[in-house]
Amino acid sequence: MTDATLIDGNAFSAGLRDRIRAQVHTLRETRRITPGLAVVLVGEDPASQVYVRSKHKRTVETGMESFVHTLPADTPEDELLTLIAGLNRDPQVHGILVQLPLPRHIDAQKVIEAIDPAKDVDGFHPVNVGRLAAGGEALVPCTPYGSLLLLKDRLGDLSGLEAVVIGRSNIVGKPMAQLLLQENCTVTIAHSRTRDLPAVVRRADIVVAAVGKPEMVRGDWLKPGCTVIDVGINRVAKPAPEEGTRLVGDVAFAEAVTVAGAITPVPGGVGPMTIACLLRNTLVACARQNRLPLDAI
Ligand SMILES: Nc1nc(=O)c2c([nH]1)NC[C@@H]1CN(c3ccc(C(=O)N[C@@H](CCC(=O)O)C(=O)O)cc3)C=[N+]21
Ligand SMILES: [Mg+2]
Repeated sequence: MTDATLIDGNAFSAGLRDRIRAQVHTLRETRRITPGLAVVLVGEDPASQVYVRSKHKRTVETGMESFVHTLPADTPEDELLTLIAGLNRDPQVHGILVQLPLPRHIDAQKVIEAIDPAKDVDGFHPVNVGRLAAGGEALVPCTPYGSLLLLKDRLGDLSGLEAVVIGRSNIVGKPMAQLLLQENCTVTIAHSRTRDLPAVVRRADIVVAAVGKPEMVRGDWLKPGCTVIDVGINRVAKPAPEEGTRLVGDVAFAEAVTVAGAITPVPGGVGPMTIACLLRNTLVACARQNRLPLDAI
């Protein structure tokens, strides 16, 4: 059999960002409104700094305003909550993202619940979680939404397909399962206590791996021809004698590529879609806050 098709998240996200940029341009020209995204980073985690810089760059490229707030690691929780209250009130800010993970002395759930649900572009606030579950007007978490866009682009109608989501986090696994259910998939959420995970995964037409364990999903777990979305971003040491690190997903790519029908690479798969969907959510949030219609994006 020939190798799996690579699902090109860089290319797809570039197209999505182009469509967002065109709509931002229209909003600015016709309504004098510029969508604004506030990103809050607490502490100096190098990986988080890289992500925040790349979000800022993409936000500005798309014609939106970017407000980055960098706070020291020992910022008291109430100071962060006060900053969020100000952003909630700021009419130039349509989207608010507090970079996770937060330092241990800060209660992340409390911070998430302090964000105005209308500005919660991560889709982590209980109001948005509930609306997604109930099929309402939610802001949808970026990584699952970006993964769904790639799946629909590849497969078209997902109705009746068997989908197995590995991982049950609030950020990826649970919202991913909700979205796939909305698309009429038969959805299984597998996790660390799942018995015979390989047998469960072997049923799947769609596999979404979101566990954070480097190359855990093996090629022989996959049904031939299935579509694999690899959400994992794991930095691991290069094999000796090479030095330094490389990024790998939660799927053993070299094995999977010989079995799957299509697969997202790491990097260049889901990661860039996450940022594009963050921009999309900011545009959607801005339009809703100003009671403006949006073209389908
Ligand atoms: N409140 C919050 N919202 C988030 O959405 C959020 C967060 N916190 N904390 C950290 C994770 C991680 N995340 C990524 C975004 C883009 C790439 C990305 O663009 N990756 C590229 C490059 C990867 C690289 O070279 O490091 C790729 O996969 O091709 C990866 C990971 C968003 N996160
Ligand atoms: Mg905490």
